[in-house]
Amino acid sequence: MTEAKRQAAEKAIEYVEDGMIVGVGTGSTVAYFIDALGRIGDRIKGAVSSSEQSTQRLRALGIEVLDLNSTGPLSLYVDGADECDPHKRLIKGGGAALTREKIIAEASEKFVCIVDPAKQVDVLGRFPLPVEVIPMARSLVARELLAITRAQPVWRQDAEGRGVVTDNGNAILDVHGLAITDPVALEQAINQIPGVVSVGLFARRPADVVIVGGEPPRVL
Ligand SMILES: O=C[C@H](O)[C@H](O)[C@H](O)COP(=O)(O)O
Repeated sequence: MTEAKRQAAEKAIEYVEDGMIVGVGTGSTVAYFIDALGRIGDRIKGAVSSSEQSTQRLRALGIEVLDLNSTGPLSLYVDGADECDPHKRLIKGGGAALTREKIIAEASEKFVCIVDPAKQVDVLGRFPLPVEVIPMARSLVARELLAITRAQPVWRQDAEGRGVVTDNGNAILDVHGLAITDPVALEQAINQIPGVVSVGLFARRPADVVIVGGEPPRVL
């Protein structure tokens, strides 16, 4: 799938216009996009980044990383996804960057999502749904998620068995075993739980364009 990720990322460069400030997501697919952006770095004004990981990669290529508070609305956001349904609704947050990703998606006029074919599903939920939570609310939110979804939330751990800490200093719960029939309603319901920072369901604000890697890439 590596080649498909690269193909989707290269195609997304066609959406970048001279003088733009580009919103940049996180993950292995976006890494290819950042590399491609590096080749045209002198044509853009800079980027707004959704994670420390992407910030480092952008800066290493000489791309200025700007604060969203100073840029105003963005014309373009490019990001990957963990799952994508036929309505361009997404599950994101496999890399724990969902909150900043959601902020930038909301601030952007056009959200171009770049995926490999394995990310396409008919019904969202096979990929565990990430929820970023304030640390003290972790158990409370887990109980409420179980009550709402009847599916099991799992506290995300790193390879050493420590709780993953997001760039915002929070924890991640992954909800396993969902088949999400009404993504907008579920996104709203999870957002109502005290202690939830954000949920990795992008249904209220889906992608505008999805590029599926392949030869040639498919633009949906
Ligand atoms: O938190 C991470 C993001 O939502 C990523 O965009 C998502 O996990 C997809 O990542 P990848 O391109 O590595 O599959």
